[in-house]
Amino acid sequence: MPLVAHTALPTFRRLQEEGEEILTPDRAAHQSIRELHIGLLNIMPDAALEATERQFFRLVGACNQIAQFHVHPFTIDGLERGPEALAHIEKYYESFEQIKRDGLDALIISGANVTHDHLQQEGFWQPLTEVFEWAKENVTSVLCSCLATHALIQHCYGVERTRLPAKRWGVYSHKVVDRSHPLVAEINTRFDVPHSRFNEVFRSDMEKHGLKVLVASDQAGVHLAVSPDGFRIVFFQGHPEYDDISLLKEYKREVLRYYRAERDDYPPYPEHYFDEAAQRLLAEYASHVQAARHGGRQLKAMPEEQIVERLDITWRDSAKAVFNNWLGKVYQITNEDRRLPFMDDVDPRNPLDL
Ligand SMILES: CC(C)(COP(=O)(O)OP(=O)(O)OC[C@H]1O[C@@H](n2cnc3c(N)ncnc32)[C@H](O)[C@@H]1OP(=O)(O)O)[C@@H](O)C(=O)NCCC(=O)NCCSC(=O)CCC(=O)O
Ligand SMILES: N[C@@H](CCO)C(=O)O
Repeated sequence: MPLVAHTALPTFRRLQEEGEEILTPDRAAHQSIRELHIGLLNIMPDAALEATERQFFRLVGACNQIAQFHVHPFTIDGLERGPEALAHIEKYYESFEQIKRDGLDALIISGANVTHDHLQQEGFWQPLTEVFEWAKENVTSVLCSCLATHALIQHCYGVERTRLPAKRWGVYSHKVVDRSHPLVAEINTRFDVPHSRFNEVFRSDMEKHGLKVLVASDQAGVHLAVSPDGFRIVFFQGHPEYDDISLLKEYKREVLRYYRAERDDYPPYPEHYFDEAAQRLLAEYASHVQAARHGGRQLKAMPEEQIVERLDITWRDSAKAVFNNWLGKVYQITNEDRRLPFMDDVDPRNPLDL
């Protein structure tokens, strides 16, 4: 929550010049204090559906302990779902119709599993663009994760993602590119973010279309960029919401696919993720898996618990800091009526007055 400049102390002006949000006493007195409503469009596959809920709910909840947040999960058609996930959605999720009726201040769109060469061939493409077209007019800011980022960059700017020669998979060091932007103001200038994707939209393509790149990695590419207006669409290519175990779960899935001969090569480790001791345990396990596959023998379980003990989470604090900046800015400019995106004096073409 922002500071109020309740005296003439020069420090207020100095902090403001450095990017800190400072309210004048008059602005503070007239601010309409209310809860924020954030939609979570969850399009992750069944096995990760509830983990994804927990991850984004946690980031929203943990980023700011003072404001109150209502998170509204919903989903769209065109995704393959089993009976359990369908029952969960039926029981706990809101419909898009309901979301549209009540309005949102902010919207998060999760990543998803890729199954086709081109995103417009995915069953969820049309429903996803419908949600986006509504959000563009009615929601203060939309934050997209990974595949949602690729889909909306294609939809809005006509740039197709590029298939990478090898999956970008691991935990990578990133640097803040534009320290003055309010989304990354006052946070660490170098921090980790996990990535897990077969595709990429490159920095040059983003910049060609006026997107502003805010956080990037030499090894992993762009993590964070915003739409040309500076705020209305926030693009994540990485997964700062991931738990410590998420990449391990994906690695285990790939090892099991190898054992079942669904892939020919033994999966590589996600980069910069397992320490030496974990790698020793996993190398031993790999010998067992290879022998079991070729000898037609039963597979022993991966020593997951021993590995989990050795995993560090080196990205969560920065993830919370970015979310806190994002939701703080949404709060400052969103209308008191949650169905309207902006207060009357906010310019939708430059909502942060940058
Ligand atoms: C890898 C799996 C299949 C693992 O799920 P499983 O059910 O097999 O796991 P399990 O070992 O049986 O363990 C089940 C327990 O782990 C939890 N669990 C499962 N997946 C988790 C995850 N990713 N992070 C944290 N916890 C997780 C479950 O909630 C459950 O917890 P409890 O027992 O406590 O309930 C799943 O996580 C998954 O589908 N992940 C991939 C998601 C994905 O497709 N991401 C792509 C986004 S990236 C993107 O957008 C792609 C774009 C591109 O490629 O270009
Ligand atoms: N943007 C509003 C808060 C949400 O009602 C204000 O600053 O008054």
